[in-house]
Amino acid sequence: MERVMGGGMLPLVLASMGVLLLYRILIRLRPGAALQDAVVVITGASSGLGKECARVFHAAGARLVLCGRDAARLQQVVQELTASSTGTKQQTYTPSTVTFDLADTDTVDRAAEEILKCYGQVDVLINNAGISYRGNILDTHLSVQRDVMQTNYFGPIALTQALLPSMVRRCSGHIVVISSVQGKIAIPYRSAYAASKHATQAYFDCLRAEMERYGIPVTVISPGYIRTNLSLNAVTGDGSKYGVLDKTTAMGRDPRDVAQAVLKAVRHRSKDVVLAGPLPTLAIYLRTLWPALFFKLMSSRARKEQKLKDE
Ligand SMILES: NC(=O)C1=CN([C@@H]2O[C@H](COP(=O)(O)OP(=O)(O)OC[C@H]3O[C@@H](n4cnc5c(N)ncnc54)[C@H](OP(=O)(O)O)[C@@H]3O)[C@@H](O)[C@H]2O)C=CC1
Ligand SMILES: CCCCCCCCCCCCCCCC(=O)OCC(=O)COP(=O)(O)O
Repeated sequence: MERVMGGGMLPLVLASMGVLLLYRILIRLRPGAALQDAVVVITGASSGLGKECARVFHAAGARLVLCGRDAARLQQVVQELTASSTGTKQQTYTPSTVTFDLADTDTVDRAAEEILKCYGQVDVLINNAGISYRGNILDTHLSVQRDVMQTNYFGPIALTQALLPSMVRRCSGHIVVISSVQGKIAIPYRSAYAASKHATQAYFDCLRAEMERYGIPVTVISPGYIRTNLSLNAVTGDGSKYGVLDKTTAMGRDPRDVAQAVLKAVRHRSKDVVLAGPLPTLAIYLRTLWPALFFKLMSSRARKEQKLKDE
């Protein structure tokens, strides 16, 4: 056996590894799907990551439908994009806007109709809008748990389900959702947010399997901290605004880089993408491979945070 491994098997194993590596490099280098003229819907396009996604998809020639709750802020984004594309060679389009509140499920069906009317179809839906939360479970009203779930989970799945039939009819389309590292691991004092992102991960994993027969890819993107207003806009246990720009958020990744990674994931029809540094990535593996240690680390994190609050 040793002679076989030494003489025949080793070169075979090395050659297979080489082929695999080459395949992975080629996959990364391939240009991916073109987005020129594609109809791309982005929720939460008025700020942060959504706004940066609007920029990169607009520059790639997509016909955009920008969604948010504030019509004036969406118009501001439209003006910025239109001004940025004057004089460029790429054919670009003035984005359309649709204003609605994801927390109000009843308005989502009407919004989906309005979205479909813009260009008659949707090629890519990017479920990006979301809010975060800071709080201790003991002091958190159940209504806050519900509200975060409504915006981050029920709203996006209602919009997805309202737009899916038109994609299924055409056997064409692409569903993307911006989840979070907290859709894969739960950290203390984020119950509402982490629960909504875990639900998101599960729902869109199910959807991916069910949509494969129609050729509709589903991409779940799980970023680590990004430099946006997410923490400023977060809600607390009594429903009031947190209103603090956390250091972790301020030190987060540039949203322009994250938007480029979203564009790449869409072009390559990636299934599941984690956009985080080595520590959160390690934590995701630890949660599966050594849960006892992960839980110990989270308990210690909870104790430390509580101590800081008590001081
Ligand atoms: N920043 C970070 O560290 C990370 C963020 N993420 C995720 O990225 C996504 C974008 O967040 P980010 O850009 O960071 O934060 P921002 O607070 O800057 O943007 C959130 C966007 O969501 C929209 N939104 C919020 N609530 C609603 C609602 N009820 N109905 C419709 N739109 C709503 C807001 O629009 P408007 O208020 O105009 O309606 C806003 O455009 C979120 O899903 C977030 O969970 C994931 C990992 C890390
Ligand atoms: C044997 C050594 C093991 C080392 C493991 C280290 C474990 C470290 C824990 C790391 C936790 C990372 C949490 C990352 C959270 C995150 O990136 O969230 C992204 C967000 O969605 C941010 O939202 P928020 O509202 O919380 O700012």
